[in-house]
Amino acid sequence: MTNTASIIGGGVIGGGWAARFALNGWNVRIFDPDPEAERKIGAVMDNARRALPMLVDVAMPAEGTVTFCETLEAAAEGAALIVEAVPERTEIKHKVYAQIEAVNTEGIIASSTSGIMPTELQSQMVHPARLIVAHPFNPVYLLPLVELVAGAQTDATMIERAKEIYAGIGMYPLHCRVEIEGFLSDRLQEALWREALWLLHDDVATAEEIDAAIAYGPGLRWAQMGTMQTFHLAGGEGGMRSMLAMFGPCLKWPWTKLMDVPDLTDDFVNKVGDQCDRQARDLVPRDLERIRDNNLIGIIRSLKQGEWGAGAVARAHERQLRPEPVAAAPMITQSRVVPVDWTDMNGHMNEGRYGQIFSDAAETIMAAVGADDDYVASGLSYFTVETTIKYLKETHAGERVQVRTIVTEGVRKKLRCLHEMVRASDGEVLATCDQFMLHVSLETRRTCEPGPEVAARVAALAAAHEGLSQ
Ligand SMILES: NC(=O)C1=CN([C@@H]2O[C@H](COP(=O)(O)OP(=O)(O)OC[C@H]3O[C@@H](n4cnc5c(N)ncnc54)[C@H](O)[C@@H]3O)[C@@H](O)[C@H]2O)C=CC1
Ligand SMILES: C[N+](C)(C)CC(=O)CC(=O)[O-]
Repeated sequence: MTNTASIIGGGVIGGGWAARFALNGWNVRIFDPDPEAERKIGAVMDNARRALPMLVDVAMPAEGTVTFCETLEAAAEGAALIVEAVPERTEIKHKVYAQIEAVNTEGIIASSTSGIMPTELQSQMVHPARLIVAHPFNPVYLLPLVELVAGAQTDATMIERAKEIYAGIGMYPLHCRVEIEGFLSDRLQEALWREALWLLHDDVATAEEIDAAIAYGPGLRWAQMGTMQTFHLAGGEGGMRSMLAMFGPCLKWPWTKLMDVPDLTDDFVNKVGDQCDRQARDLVPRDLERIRDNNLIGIIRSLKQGEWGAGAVARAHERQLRPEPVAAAPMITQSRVVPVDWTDMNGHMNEGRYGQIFSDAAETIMAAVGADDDYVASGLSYFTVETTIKYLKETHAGERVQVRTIVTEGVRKKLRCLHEMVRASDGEVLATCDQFMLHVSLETRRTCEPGPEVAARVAALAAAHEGLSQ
């Protein structure tokens, strides 16, 4: 059964939630009184459709429906999850909860608030036990973090249910156990932002220089380890203890002004705004969003290699989405979108990536005949000894492709596959690969006979595919 999420407020964050849920197969009902909301969400959905499928090396589920409702009541009625993403004003949020409660007494109400305490948010509700904070990060469709916070009246089971829901759409639910304004991430981000505003206010540095001071150094580290582990390493072999002994006292030196905030006068707001506009040069926010998304995809995909941080989350999501191989003839051994980091200076999928996708297809065949991760861990595997790839048509980032495979030989040590990569939209053949593999012992690094079960399954697949041609 398809799940339904109701989204109240379709701005930057509501649009991002709509994209994340819909692209993970949920039906979405949105209410936003802004007559421009549908157009704005359409633009976010377009960005997300391009970006999110590039994170995983498998096909995403079929997209859910996105319905724009005339009233809040129509959007909220009957939904198991109601995502609130209205402006950061307590009085607006209270009013919205009252409207939701008039038509829905069961669903989880998940506020996107960046820092208002859930105890405050639920204080006027009739059924406060179901209100939680689920604080996301922009762009919601790409960044996995969602901070979950319970209020004093929240039923503890809501957090457990929410963890399952958000993990199911590829997110990293971080339960903030102690309720505190600004939760964890925004307290950290805003400490830095306050300092940045002071530096700009006092003409110590421009917006561009302040961002360079992060993007070329600490920011790169923070994508994969937070402040604690980063400084643990900065202390050398003595770790964090050495770090605290040497640099701890500096925290009391006049390096920071962290507690007060520059007054947001019109002059100061214009000064910051003008510098940020100049920094963006001729790029408008929608252009910058695409650049940001491409960079995030590249970073998260590289973290996937080592199953680290956000990359481990994307890998876990991929495992949830990976279909069991179906013994069809030919077999669909890959179904995925071409990611941005697979393209080259010619603006199309680089030739090396054809090797990658056919290798991934061969791994699907290996798994289907029982030469899976456990088999490889037992010391037996297949090595490729020869491939012939024909590049027939170009393919580009964002295009959905499939690989269809037939096993053309499966006798004793030999396993030969003919793969054909096609464009999913029209079946056009983009490339073919004739791949010859030999069964090996990972101990001797020499060929050997496969185990009897694998041998039987390879022979059966070859028999089932006999006479087929691509
Ligand atoms: N912008 C950001 O980076 C982040 C924002 N948030 C939180 O998400 C929430 C929404 O923020 P944004 O999306 O940035 O704001 P936004 O201003 O982009 O969107 C708010 C939307 O709510 C709509 N709205 C206003 N009153 C409404 C009502 N009564 N019923 C339904 N819709 C209504 C507005 O028309 C607007 O489209 C806030 O609580 C904010 O703190 C959370 C994470 C990041
Ligand atoms: C600026 N902000 C407080 C709205 C930021 C967030 O809440 C999270 C984010 O995306 O950085």
